[in-house]
Amino acid sequence: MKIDAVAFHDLTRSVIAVPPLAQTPALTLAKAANATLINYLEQGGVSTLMYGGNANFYNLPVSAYAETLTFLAEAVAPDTWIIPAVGPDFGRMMDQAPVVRDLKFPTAMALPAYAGSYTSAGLARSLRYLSDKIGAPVLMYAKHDRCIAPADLRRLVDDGVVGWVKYAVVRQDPAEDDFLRALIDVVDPRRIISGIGERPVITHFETFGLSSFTSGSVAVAPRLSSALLRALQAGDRAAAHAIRDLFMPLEDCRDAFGPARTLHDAVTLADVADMGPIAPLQSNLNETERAQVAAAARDLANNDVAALAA
Ligand SMILES: N[C@@H](CC=O)C(=O)O
Repeated sequence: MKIDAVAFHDLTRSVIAVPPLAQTPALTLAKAANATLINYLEQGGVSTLMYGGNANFYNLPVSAYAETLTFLAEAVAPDTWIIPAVGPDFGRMMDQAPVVRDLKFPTAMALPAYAGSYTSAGLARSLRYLSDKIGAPVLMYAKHDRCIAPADLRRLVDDGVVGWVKYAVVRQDPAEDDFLRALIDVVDPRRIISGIGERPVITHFETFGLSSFTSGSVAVAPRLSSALLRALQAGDRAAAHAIRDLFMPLEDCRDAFGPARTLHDAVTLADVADMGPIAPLQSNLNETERAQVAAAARDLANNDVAALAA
């Protein structure tokens, strides 16, 4: 695992994959299946893995946290970078931070708490504690509109507390986003990661000057998602739109049925690796949902194979 401090080029060298976490029927870590998925991503050109919402870290017992991170750190290639999530609540974050520090992860992402359960000032304070405990700048997850005052974020960045922001506020039209505009007015846009997958990423790059993005569906189609990043970096709009369109049927299913649980089962249904049961409070797809997701996931995986041949 790559452990050196995070630099701007680390964010742009790869799509930031946000994969699911495979579990056994007893809801313990399914090591072989997770290793298979990691290898699939790495072979598809992905060298950054973020274990957070799609891995259902919200519901991972704190007692299983060290074992899970130890396994992940050992399962990846030497130059693969892992961003583990902590939180979402402050108490959980404080219990997890020493594990992140002791295992030498270069940063950690603070999961967003439930909307309305936190304030900008409280969030800022929690990130100061977290950064202090892991001894490095942290990655903030901006999930809710106006979740942080731009002036608070600027202070956190200036003080070396926050290095990066995963921006994931969903908009009807991603080009109409005053909050994102306000954030890039106060911090270098290279610090802000487009954090909602393939759907808004072209707009986030073109309209707001972002230069990195997270993806869940990259776990089904790593070559295509990587090709999308390259097309965006090359300014090849036609290619970027054509590639993004291939992701939309699965992204539509994720929006309809729940992004994390749909991705979890999509990876299984696409025959990438058996993710097994998803831990409560999530639940696996029902039969009707599975039929729709299987078709979308297999099509996307087949298109990924075609991308390899092209
Ligand atoms: N929400 C995005 C990126 C991950 O956080 C996705 O799942 O595609």
